[in-house]
Amino acid sequence: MLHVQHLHKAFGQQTVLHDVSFTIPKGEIACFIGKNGAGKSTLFHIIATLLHADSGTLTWDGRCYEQEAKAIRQQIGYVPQQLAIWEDFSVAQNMRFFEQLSPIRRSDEQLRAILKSVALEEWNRKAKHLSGGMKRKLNIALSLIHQPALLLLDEPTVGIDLRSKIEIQQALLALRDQFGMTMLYISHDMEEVTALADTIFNVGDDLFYTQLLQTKGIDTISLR
Ligand SMILES: Nc1ncnc2c1ncn2[C@@H]1O[C@H](COP(=O)(O)OP(=O)(O)OP(=O)(O)O)[C@@H](O)[C@H]1O
Repeated sequence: MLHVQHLHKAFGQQTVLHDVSFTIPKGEIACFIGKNGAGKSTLFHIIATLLHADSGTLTWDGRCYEQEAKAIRQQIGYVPQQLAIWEDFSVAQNMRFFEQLSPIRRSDEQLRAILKSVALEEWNRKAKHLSGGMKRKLNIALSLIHQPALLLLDEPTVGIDLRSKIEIQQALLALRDQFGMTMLYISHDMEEVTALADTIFNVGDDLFYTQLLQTKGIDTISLR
C-alpha cells in the first residue's frame, strides 16, 4: 500500500501541492488527471524519491520514505514523460545498458521476455529506427528490468497510434493482474484513464474533469 499524508510542496512562493493525502492499495492502478501545471509530475517525483516534499509523510509497503528511501527506490520503476532511451543503441543494447544499472541481473532471454510483455518484438534494430509507439514500449520495458513493485508512468503513451496505445494498456493490465504490480499513471486521455484506472485522482480539484467524468458515471477523488 502507498500511503501519502499531508504532503506539501512549494517552489519559492508557488505552492504546488497543499495538504495532499491519499492511499493506493497494492495491485491497483491509480490514474492522475488535472490541468497542465496542477502538480502531477511534482507528486510523481516525490513518490519516486527524486524530490523531497517540504512536509508530510509517505510510506510504501509499511516502509517510511524518510528512513528507507534507498530500499524503497529499488522497488520503484519510473517511466518519464520524455523518452529516456539511447537512440544510437539497438533495442538489445538499450536493455543491456539499463540491466547493468539495475540491482538485479537479467539474461538476454529474460530481457527479451520483458520486451515481449509490452508487445515489442524488436531486438537488433537501432532505437532511432523504431516507430513512435515502439520507442514508447521500449521506454516502458527499460523501467521493468528490475521487476518493480511500484511503477510510476508519466504520460507514457503521448503522441502514439491507437494500436500501440491499446497494446500498452493491455500490457499494463496484465502486469497488474499477473504480478500484483501497483501503478500510478498520469494521463490527459480520458479513454485511457477509464480503461485502466481502479481509482482516478483529480489533481488540483478541477471541476471540469469532475463533471466530465460524472457524465460517464465515473467518480474521481479530488487532491488539492
Ligand atoms: N523544479 C521546479 N522549480 C520551479 N518550479 C517548478 C519546478 N518543477 C515544477 N515547477 C512548477 O510547479 C508547477 C507544477 O508542475 P508539474 O510539472 O508538477 O505539473 P503537471 O501537473 O505535471 O503539468 P503537465 O500536465 O504540464 O505535465 C508548475 O507551475 C511548474 O512550473
